[in-house]
Amino acid sequence: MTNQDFLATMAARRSISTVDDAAPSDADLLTILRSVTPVADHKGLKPWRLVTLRGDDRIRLGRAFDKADGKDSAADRFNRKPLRAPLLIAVIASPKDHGSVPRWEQEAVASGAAHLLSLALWAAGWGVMWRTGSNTEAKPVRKLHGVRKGERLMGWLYVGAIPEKYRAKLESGSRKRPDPNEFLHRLPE
Ligand SMILES: Cc1cc2nc3c(=O)[nH]c(=O)nc-3n(C[C@H](O)[C@H](O)[C@H](O)COP(=O)(O)O)c2cc1C
Repeated sequence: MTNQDFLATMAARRSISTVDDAAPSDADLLTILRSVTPVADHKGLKPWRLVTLRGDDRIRLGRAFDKADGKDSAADRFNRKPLRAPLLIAVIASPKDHGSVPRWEQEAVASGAAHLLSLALWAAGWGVMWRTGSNTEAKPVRKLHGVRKGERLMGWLYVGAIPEKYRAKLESGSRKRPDPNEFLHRLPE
């Protein structure tokens, strides 16, 4: 792949909200993570970690959402949003106490890792959408993931196969992109 191909892959990235059932295995994820762990990280504190949810783990998450919303989940009635993808990857910012690297910088590293991971999954051919919803701070949701005091659950990457019918749409590349001019500035006078 040339650098131009690489930039084109980045420029074509888009979130895929509806995915099919196949998902990368843990072995696939470990390979993909080689492209993510070099994320810029002040003092190399590694202030992030990931938790994967597959199969019935997603039902446990749906029930945790219900608990957070004060709803009783029945055996067959629970929040089904986590079932929208076969694999959810929870991204957890895990800042360390450090005199010269504030918490916000470490959360920026975690966010950068999540963006790189979503891009790397995209480059590997998977559909991805980062979702937070309204319950990332809720106790039952934090507890389910083992989120510790001082850590922040930054949401989930919903990952699965890109549906065939959607691929054709992607290939047409008709989507309007934000204008780069909106983002590039000089110092104010
Ligand atoms: C931190 C973060 C949280 C997000 N949470 C949600 C969410 O809960 N629900 C949602 O519909 N989109 C959410 N999004 C936006 C989608 O991931 C996606 O970026 C958006 O739909 C635009 O699509 P695009 O990535 O193809 O431009 C979130 C994005 C980020 C970066």
